[in-house]
Amino acid sequence: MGSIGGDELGLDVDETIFVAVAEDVERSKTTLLWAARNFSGKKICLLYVHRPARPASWTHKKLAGGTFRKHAVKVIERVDKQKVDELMDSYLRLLSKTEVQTDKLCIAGQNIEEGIVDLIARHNIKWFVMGAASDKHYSWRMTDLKSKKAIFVCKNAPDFCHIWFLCKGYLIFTRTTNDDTSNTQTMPPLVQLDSDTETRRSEKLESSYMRRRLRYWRSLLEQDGEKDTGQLEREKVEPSPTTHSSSGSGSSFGEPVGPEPASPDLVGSDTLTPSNVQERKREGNVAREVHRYDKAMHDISQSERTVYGEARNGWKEDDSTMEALCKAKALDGLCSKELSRRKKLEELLEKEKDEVKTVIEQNNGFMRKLQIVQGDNLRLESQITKLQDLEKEHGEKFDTAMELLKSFRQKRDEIRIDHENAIKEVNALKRLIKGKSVESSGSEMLDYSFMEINEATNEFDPSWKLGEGKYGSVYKGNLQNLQVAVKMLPSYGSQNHFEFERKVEILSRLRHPHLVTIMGTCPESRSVIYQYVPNGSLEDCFSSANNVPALPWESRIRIASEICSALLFLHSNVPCIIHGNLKPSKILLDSNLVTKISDYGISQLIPVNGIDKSDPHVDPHYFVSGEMTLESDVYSFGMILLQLLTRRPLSGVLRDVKCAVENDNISAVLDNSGGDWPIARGKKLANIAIRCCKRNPLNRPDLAVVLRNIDRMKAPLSEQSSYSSNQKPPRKPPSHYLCPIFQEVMKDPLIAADGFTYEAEAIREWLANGHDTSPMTNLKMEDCNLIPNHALHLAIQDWHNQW
Ligand SMILES: Nc1ncnc2c1ncn2[C@@H]1O[C@H](COP(=O)(O)OP(=O)(O)OP(=O)(O)O)[C@@H](O)[C@H]1O
Repeated sequence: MGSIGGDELGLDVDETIFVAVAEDVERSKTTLLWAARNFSGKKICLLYVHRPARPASWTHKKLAGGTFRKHAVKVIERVDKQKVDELMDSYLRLLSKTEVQTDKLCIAGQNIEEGIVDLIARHNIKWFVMGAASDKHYSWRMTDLKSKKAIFVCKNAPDFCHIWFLCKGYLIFTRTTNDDTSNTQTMPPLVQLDSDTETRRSEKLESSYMRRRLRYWRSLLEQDGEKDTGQLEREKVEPSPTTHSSSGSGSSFGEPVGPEPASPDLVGSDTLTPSNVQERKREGNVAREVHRYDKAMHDISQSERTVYGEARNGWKEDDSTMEALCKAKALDGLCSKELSRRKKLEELLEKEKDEVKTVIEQNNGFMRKLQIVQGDNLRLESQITKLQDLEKEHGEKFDTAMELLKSFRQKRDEIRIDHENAIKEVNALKRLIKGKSVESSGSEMLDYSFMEINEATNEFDPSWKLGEGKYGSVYKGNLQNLQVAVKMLPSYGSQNHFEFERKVEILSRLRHPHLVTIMGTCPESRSVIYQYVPNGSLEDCFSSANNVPALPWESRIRIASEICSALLFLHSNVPCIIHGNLKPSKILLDSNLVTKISDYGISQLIPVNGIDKSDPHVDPHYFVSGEMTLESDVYSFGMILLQLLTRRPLSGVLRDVKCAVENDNISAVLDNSGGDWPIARGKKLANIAIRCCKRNPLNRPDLAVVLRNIDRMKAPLSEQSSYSSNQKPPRKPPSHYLCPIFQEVMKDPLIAADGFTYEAEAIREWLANGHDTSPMTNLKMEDCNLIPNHALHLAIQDWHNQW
């Protein structure tokens, strides 16, 4: 182990505090600064054992000797020394900030702790400071040495050396010497209170509680201190002026305190005189007292350490207690929170339970209801099955009934035909027996049941309704494949079924080409069954309803003639029949625009009352006399003529036409939509209308004359102009007077099943030849029945008579 530097220094080991420093400045910095702070007035000598570098190559045989090795060793030593110097400079720079005197003692050696012990022994080092452990091991509870080097030094250093072991700048352990009692005078003072330690501990004791505990322990210490001090004061003599008692009293726990080293040997070596002897004795006493004082202080410090250790344990326990208390408090809080939460949860649970209970009860209720419903359902299902069986049964019965009904209907139709044929035969026989003059007295009109009418009108389907007048509704119907119009008359009046049927039967005998044929009746429902006329009424033509095109003036004259002829026919009947309600809605038009007057003789079927006074077609004289007369029909006919001429609203039309005739300006009132009216014919027809509408019924013309005049107007214009006024134009019969087969005026007109009227001989021959189709339409006829057309027959006779 060789010296690097400082070994040869003439150090005063009593005045020097040796501080062991490591290779790493940072590691020993705190220890060094602690020494500089605490040993003011002393020299600080750095003690450094350097482990020199020893390259492995040195052991190589080739390099084991020779100049190279020597040279290399030198270089390494130089580098090492340089390093050591730099290191020492770093430490000295640290100390340069303090005012302590510094020195350094460096040796080289492979084992640091042995080097330290060697140095202590070699130089008789008395005051030595070194690290107890590296800083990272420090804790405030630390009391033991951790570093192997420190432990080694503590064990092996010579006894005369007083050693302070530090960690992170805090004194951890002090190794006193056996001679400390004798060395007391030379022990270096710790001039500075270890305020860092105090601060550090204070920081640790953050809580006020801990501070209180600290004060408590301090007071204990102070009491002990006072006690000791008291003892000391009793024992000690005057303290040395060099003694740093303040330092001692202010030292930190366990810090060794002592007076300024003042070895008697170092005081001086004057000659021994009695006074000197006294002086020496006194000084010796003082020194002993001082030493005792130091010892006492040391004991105190040891006691303090022990107490502090105990206090620390106490604090630890207190800490634990506090911690436990805090934990208990926290747990208490948690517990109460938990309890309240639990209470709330229990309340919620109770609520939930109640709700669940309610739901269960509801559920049970529903289940009970469900069971009832299921029971009902089963019952209903069985009932449904029964009903379905019944329905099936009834359906079968219904089908059977329908079959029966069908067969009954067929039978009924057959019987009806048989009945009709029988009547015809009876009539024929009667005619044979009583001669030609005998008219058929038996009714050929058919009676229908309500069921048949109901069936025919599709149960009085509203869409089949043709119209509704003041004497009831009219429905379109289908009876035995014939289109019919069923007029439902009101049931009021005194007529019984028989009376009603008889009157209808009388009316049904009236057969005229311009009268709607009555085909039958249903006394049960008080309805009259008419032949269906498909082309609307004259009213529709005047109002342009149903898109009916305007009638040409020729058709209007023809229609006037046909109305007149039908009226004449009704009036000529025995007993005469008054229409009593003649107006354009009663003038129906068939597919050839041939006139068919409906509703004739209705007043005989139901009591006619409440005739509308505002109706301009009604004879004003009726409102005077209260009686419908033949002239009343003439008046109504006159009003229809005025409408045919002018197609104007009836109010004021009579006055306008009169005016036009008087002013010889008939064209002003003629309806142009009918084409170019021949003025003469227009004027003539206007005169006839004016005459028909005379207020006095007696001044109204005879219909036969009127008919003749109108018929004359029917001839084509060319024909009429070629005849002189006294010459009669050739007799041209109306087209419907001609038999469609023979094309001659009919003598015995018969209505066939196709609805057309034929000469009896022509149609019988047609049928006799095996035809079952219509000569006009070529469609199959329902039957071969032929009904006399009396109305037409009479009209033809009338026509013959006129000429
Ligand atoms: N045989 C028929 N064929 C076709 N349509 C008919 C027939 N009879 C009547 N009608 C229609 O039925 C409608 C109603 O006729 P109905 O005679 O009951 O009343 P109206 O003449 O209009 O009025 P009211 O009888 O009150 O004077 C007529 O306007 C006509 O269009």
